[in-house]
Amino acid sequence: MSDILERLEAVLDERRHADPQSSYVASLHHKGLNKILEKVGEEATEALLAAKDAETGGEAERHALVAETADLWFHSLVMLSHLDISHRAVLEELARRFGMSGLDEKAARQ
Ligand SMILES: N=c1c2ncn([C@@H]3O[C@H](COP(=O)(O)OP(=O)(O)OP(=O)(O)O)[C@@H](O)[C@H]3O)c2ncn1[C@@H]1O[C@H](COP(=O)(O)O)[C@@H](O)[C@H]1O
Repeated sequence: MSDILERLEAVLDERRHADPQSSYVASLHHKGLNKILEKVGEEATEALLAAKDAETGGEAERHALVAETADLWFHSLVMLSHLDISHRAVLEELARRFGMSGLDEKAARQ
């Protein structure tokens, strides 16, 4: 399970030059960055609406939020791939921030 991002990234990179008729990812790359960003925005909105439903809902609503978050992560990975940025850079940034209080980091910026 833990290597799914590595495996998915390899597929996404391979699909950049695939036939848009036979691959959803290839069709996104073919349509260009604006289409990919439109999908990221759409999935972000769907995820936040699902989060509101999950706050008061049951297992079905919680599962729907997991599915919408997966859609958002997936389309974000396509965005990064389109711009030649590996998900590893994001993981490294999170690792760099690990243990650093968000409040301390904000104070250091001011
Ligand atoms: N993880 C995903 C994944 N998650 C979501 N989606 C697709 O994302 C699309 C967007 O969802 P929407 O509900 O917005 O669908 P839609 O209304 O058809 O989209 P639009 O017409 O508005 O663009 C759906 O078609 C989903 O099937 C994904 N498509 C592919 N993957 C992975 O990417 C790999 C490569 O996929 P292909 O490029 O299609 O071979 C797959 O093997 C999977 O591992």
